[in-house]
Order: sequence, then C-alpha cells, then structure tokens
Amino acid sequence: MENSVALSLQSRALIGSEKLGRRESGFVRFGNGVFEEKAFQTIRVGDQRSKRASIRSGIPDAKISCCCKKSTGHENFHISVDEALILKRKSEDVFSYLNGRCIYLVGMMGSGKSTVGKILAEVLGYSFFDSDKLVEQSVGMPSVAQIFEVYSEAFFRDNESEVLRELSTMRRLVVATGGGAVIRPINWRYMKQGITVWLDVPLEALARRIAAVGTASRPLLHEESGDPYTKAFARLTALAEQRGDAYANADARVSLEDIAAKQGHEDVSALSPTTIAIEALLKIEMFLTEKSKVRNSASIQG
Ligand SMILES: Nc1ncnc2c1ncn2[C@@H]1O[C@H](COP(=O)(O)OP(=O)(O)O)[C@@H](O)[C@H]1O
Ligand SMILES: O=C(O)C1=C[C@@H](OP(=O)(O)O)[C@@H](O)[C@H](O)C1
Repeated sequence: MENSVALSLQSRALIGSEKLGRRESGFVRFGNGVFEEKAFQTIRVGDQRSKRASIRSGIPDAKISCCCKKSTGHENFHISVDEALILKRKSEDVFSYLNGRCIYLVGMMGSGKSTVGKILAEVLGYSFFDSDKLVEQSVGMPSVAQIFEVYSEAFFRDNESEVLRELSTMRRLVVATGGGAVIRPINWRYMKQGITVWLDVPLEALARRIAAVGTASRPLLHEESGDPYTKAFARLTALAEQRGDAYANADARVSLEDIAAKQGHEDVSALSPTTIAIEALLKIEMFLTEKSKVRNSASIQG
C-alpha cells in the first residue's frame, strides 16, 4: 500500500456517541438483549494525519446501539442482563490496564474474531477493524476469494502484512486478523505493538460454523469436495497442522474448551460470543497484571 494511494479503512463497530473515550452507559439495551451493528467509519490509509484525526474524533452522529446482528443477518446472539453487566465491569477494569494499546484477535477461520472483536470494541470504546476487509479495500476487490483467484495467496499475504503494519501505528483498535496472519513472523512484530489474543476453538466447532455459512468467502476451504462440514473439517485440520504452534505466540489464549468445562457445558456451542468476550477480557487482564508484576519486581531488584 503506497502513501499516494487513497485507500479506505472501514470500521464497523464504532457505535458510540462519545469521542472514543469510555462510554458511560447505554452500550446495551437490556430489554432486547442482542447487539446490532449500526455504524461505520471510513478513514484513509496512506494519509496518517487524517487517519489519526478521524480515529481520535470518532463518529459524532453515531447512534448508541443496543443489539448486534451480524451483517449477514442470519444470526442473533442473545445476551443476558447478567452477562451484559459482567462484560461492562470487566471492560472498565481492563480499559485502564490497556492504556490505549490495540487488541489483535488471532485464530483459525471461523473462530469468532470478528464477532467477538466487535463486542470488545464496543464495550471498550475502541474502533473495530477486520484486516480482511482492509486488504479488500486496499486492493480494490470485493472479496478475499477474488484476490486469491485473480492474484495469488502470496499477493494477499503481502497486502495483509502491509495492512497490519499500518494498523500497528495506531491506538485504541480491536483488530480481527485473517486466520493466516500468524504464519509470517513480521506480522507478529506488528501485532505485538498491542495485545494479541488467540481464540482457540475446536476444529469440529469451526467446521460446523463454517458449514452453516458456506465456504464461498474462504478460498482456502473452497477447493475440497464433499459436504460442507466434511470439507471444512478436512481442510481446517490440514491448515491447523501446517500452522503448528503459530497461534500460541499470542499473549493470551481463550480456550473455548476450557470455558465450557468451567461452566459445566459439554459442548462449546453453548458459549455465546459475549461469554467469550468476557473470558478474553479476563485473559487480557491476567496478562497485563502479570507483566506489570514482573516489571515491578525487576525494578525493585535492579
Ligand atoms: N460463539 C459463537 N457461537 C456460535 N457461532 C458463532 C460464535 N462466534 C461466531 N460465530 C459464527 O461463526 C461464524 C464465523 O464467525 P466470525 O466472527 O466471522 O469468525 P472469524 O472472524 O474468526 O472468521 C459466523 O457465522 C458467526 O456468526
Ligand atoms: O486462515 C487463513 O489463511 C485465511 C483466513 C481468512 O480470514 P478469516 O479467519 O477471517 O476467515 C482470510 O484471511 C483468508 O481466507 C485466509
């Protein structure tokens, strides 16, 4: 991405009426109990000044929204009053520890990076970005699938790295990265400017989710034959093996199996995105408090 090229970054979850600080109230309408994606912000990559100014100012006329329905319109995730309150309290705790640092969500395709990322952005008063969407915009194509087809995976990966580099200069963002962003060490350098969080979801659950929405938008899953679940599962298994421990570089790991066990569920499909967002905040808090303890004891010793 060259500076001269005017590219547009879109943030789909900046849903607050305040100017990117803490939202004091109204992030959820309890009566309805679902979130709805409402507002988006456009900023230009390549023009750092307008980008930062735009991010600082937020969206003056954005409405506080109460429920978040995915843009596909197929799913509603219900959220209880209790969960909404825990989410709000935990976000307030974590907000000060974060001190403006960005959150990068990593994980396999379908692990919920976008779904959970939008919730985190909303409660923290951060902007949400999906790195796949930013690559699409920077290349000027409507889908990642098309970029793979017309150019190549390598071309997509180069642009993905460039997008992550740009984002790494910014603050107060939640970024849903593409599932393969973890394979390039340079991307870790960019993402480690913020806090990295791995959404660790069992492959069966991923395959079920992806089969439900289809593989058309995910070119790496599109080649296999067979029914949607079987082909998604086979390809995800191969990708997970290739990627090995790459996801484990993340600062915090959110294991859906662990949350399900803790809550007495047999299956991770019982876990709502809100429950997962709460766990992500807990893990971020643990990581940051641990880090500051280590720093403090090092400064006492030295
Ligand atoms: N906790 C969850 N339970 C059930 N389905 C989910 C959950 N989180 C996400 N999904 C669904 O899984 C699919 C992939 O989620 P998405 O957030 O797009 O993943 P990613 O951004 O990691 O590719 C979407 O259809 C989404 O609605
Ligand atoms: O795992 C991967 O290599 C990919 C994941 C996709 O992102 P999501 O994880 O958002 O589906 C997208 O970047 C591309 O299709 C490649």
